[in-house]
Amino acid sequence: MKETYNGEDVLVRDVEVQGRRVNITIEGGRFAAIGEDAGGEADVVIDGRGAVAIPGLYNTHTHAAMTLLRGYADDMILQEWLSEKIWPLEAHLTGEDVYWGTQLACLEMIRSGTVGFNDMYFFMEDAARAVETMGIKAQLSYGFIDLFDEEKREKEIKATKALASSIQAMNNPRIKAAVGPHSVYTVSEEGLSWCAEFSRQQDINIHVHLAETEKEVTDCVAKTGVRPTQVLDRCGLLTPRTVAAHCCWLDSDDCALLGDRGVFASHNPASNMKLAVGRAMPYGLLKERGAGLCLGTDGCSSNNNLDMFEEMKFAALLQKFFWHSPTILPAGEALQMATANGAAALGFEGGQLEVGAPADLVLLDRRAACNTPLYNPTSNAVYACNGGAVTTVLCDGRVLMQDRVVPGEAEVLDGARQAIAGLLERHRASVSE
Ligand SMILES: CSC[C@H]1O[C@@H](n2cnc3c(O)ncnc32)[C@H](O)[C@@H]1O
Ligand SMILES: [Zn+2]
Repeated sequence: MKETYNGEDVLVRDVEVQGRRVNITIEGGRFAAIGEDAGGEADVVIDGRGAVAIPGLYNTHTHAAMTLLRGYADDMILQEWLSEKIWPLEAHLTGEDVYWGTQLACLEMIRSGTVGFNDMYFFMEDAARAVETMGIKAQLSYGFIDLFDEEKREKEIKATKALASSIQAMNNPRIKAAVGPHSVYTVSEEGLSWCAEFSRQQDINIHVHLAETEKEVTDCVAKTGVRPTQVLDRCGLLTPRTVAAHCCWLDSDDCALLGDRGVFASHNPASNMKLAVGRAMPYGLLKERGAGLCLGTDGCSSNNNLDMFEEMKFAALLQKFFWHSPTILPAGEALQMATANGAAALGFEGGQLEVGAPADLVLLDRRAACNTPLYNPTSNAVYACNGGAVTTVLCDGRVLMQDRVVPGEAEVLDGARQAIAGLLERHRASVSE
């Protein structure tokens, strides 16, 4: 992807922010002024007439390269879906596949207003290359799965260390390494504890799945005598630097523990509904207990897209439906989860339309049907629009999409199509052997 911003100053003229028509100036990748009188000389001028501005969105749980598996296996029970369909195909993935799959994911995210994401997958050095090419921000973790086997654990430790070193060597402020123990049902307590210690040593964040299904909780209690949240806690994995994805089957003690430890709970409503996990994240309790609250799409195999507008709406609707409360998770909170909270969860500064903040900016088509009428722009963004309303996206002041044009899009789509063909061919060959 050809970057269209290389340190230039940007002026977005005549754009609507919360019902006010303003100009926005960007200097050194940060918002310099926002107001009726803002303006002056700029290297890049964007016409904001006919646009509504919101902060850039942050997706706090995904497996980006799973774009290549979109629609490959649907309508199944989680454990069968993973063990019978997803893992056998993933066994044939190559680094090149992950490179193209992650670029495809970034393209889709940019098109729908996401400027940063939290990823857990394999071949993450290749994912990092893809993120750098696309100009978006990401926190990347190698999915650590030791299956309670010491030899496998050593391999996972090596891969986790290698990713941290290679991301450090990239020296790109938009790309961070994290440690990614998959879950309590795929990683031993020795593995979980190693991950916690490595995160402390390296000063990097933690990305883990937690309490996605009832089975995860009952199996864990049967095996260890305690719940998954307690296992993570005794291994040192519950910290203010932790993003715990799903958090559906938490009880009130779990919520208190996540709040006390300052963990961010990433709500993934579309994936949870599609996989019928049977329970919505206890948003109200987590909020009351002071846990961080953010949103994620999960991978494209269980969603099946990366549209954070859909996720905001699903989150608000699922919470209202499941907890029998039309007032829970109002639109403003959904937007906050998808922007400032998401950025904070990943340790990025962005997600706020404020002077001094990194210039993560999304323009929506003000004249689109979903924005007509526009009594309350937040309501329209959360309940009426989806990513299709996004016209222009800036990440740290860099223009990644302007008037719906993402430079290099055709090349990404082509590369992804070729990767999918190769992956299916390798899988077919192995089955017929
Ligand atoms: C080790 S990388 C991540 C690993 O997780 C798998 N995965 C995708 N979606 C889910 C989900 O909802 N729950 C648990 N695991 C999931 C993915 O296919 C990779 O193998
Ligand atoms: Zn996941």
